[in-house]
Amino acid sequence: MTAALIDGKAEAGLLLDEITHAVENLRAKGQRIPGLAVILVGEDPASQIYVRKKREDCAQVGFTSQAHLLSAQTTQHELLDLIDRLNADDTVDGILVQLPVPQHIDTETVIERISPTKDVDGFHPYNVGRLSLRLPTLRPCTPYGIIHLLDRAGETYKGRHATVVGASNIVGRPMALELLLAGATVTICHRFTRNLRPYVESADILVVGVGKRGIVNSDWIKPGATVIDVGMHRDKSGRVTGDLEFATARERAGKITPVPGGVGPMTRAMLLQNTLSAYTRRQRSPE
Ligand SMILES: NC(=O)C1=CN([C@@H]2O[C@H](COP(=O)(O)OP(=O)(O)OC[C@H]3O[C@@H](n4cnc5c(N)ncnc54)[C@H](OP(=O)(O)O)[C@@H]3O)[C@@H](O)[C@H]2O)C=CC1
Ligand SMILES: Nc1nc(=O)c2c([nH]1)NC[C@@H]1CN(c3ccc(C(=O)N[C@@H](CCC(=O)O)C(=O)O)cc3)C=[N+]21
Repeated sequence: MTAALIDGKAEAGLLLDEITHAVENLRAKGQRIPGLAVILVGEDPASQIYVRKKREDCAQVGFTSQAHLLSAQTTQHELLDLIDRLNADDTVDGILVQLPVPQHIDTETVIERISPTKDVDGFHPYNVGRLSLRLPTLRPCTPYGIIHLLDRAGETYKGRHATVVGASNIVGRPMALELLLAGATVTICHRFTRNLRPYVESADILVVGVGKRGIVNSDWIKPGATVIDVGMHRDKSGRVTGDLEFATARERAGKITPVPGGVGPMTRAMLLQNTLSAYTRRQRSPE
């Protein structure tokens, strides 16, 4: 069997078109335009590329955007001050601090400083708590995007076994929660899991987000399973690949996301979707 491709780039494009329309409607009605602020601390080249792409996405749909490119020596105090200013800025609906931040800055303190109403990453404890209670909230972009892709691919969850490999705050843990809320029976594998194989073999839906190539052997994939590869690796020539060996995984899976062109573009689209949701909620009930 050769798996059908889940085309994240195309799905993201559709979502961006919808958001563009929504912005055109706001403009026609003379209303304020949604705005995103992105903060990058330090000069990591990969992070610089992402921040640029996020601003290009904003321009494409017609959002306003601001980029705050801070030196690696920025103190935590200075960063928190900037977040306070953006929290109070009525033209800003979403605030994203690109991770990772330098060692001398505490990630959790930074995330908690962002107003939960502007937390378009969905990382604030308030929003994580709301998600776990199944309350409407800003949801972490990568898992939210994956659920969107799965839904669009006709996936069902009830009575199905989903295995998530990786348990980070950004990817694995919220992914497992989303799948649980959707009705799947969920297994989470992580650093201390002794033998991944049986959990992978029994997965109807497999999500791999570890950041290590070859952690999951494609031969373990259940024939016909739906496979989502979140991992991202860039080699010296600039070629981007996932955690899985794509060609062999595709031979066994029923549906599969490619890298590039799978989860990544969808993550960025969900950031815009969250910014629009944050805007809509703030228009209804400004703080
Ligand atoms: N396309 C996209 O939109 C995105 C892609 N990514 C990519 O996804 C990958 C993961 O990112 P992220 O979650 O931020 O990375 P982290 O390093 O934060 O998390 C990796 C997770 O994998 C777990 N892990 C480590 N070793 C093993 C192992 N041997 N077996 C099973 N689990 C293991 C870690 O466990 P522990 O918690 O114990 O350390 C951790 O939970 C990266 O390649 C990243 O580039 C990330 C975000 C978005
Ligand atoms: N606060 C915060 N929020 C994040 O959401 C966040 C973050 N920090 N830090 C880094 C990770 C990583 N991440 C990606 C987003 C898009 C692609 C993406 O668009 N990938 C494309 C392009 C790949 C390429 O660069 O050629 C693809 O897979 O097709 C990848 C990775 C978001 N992250």
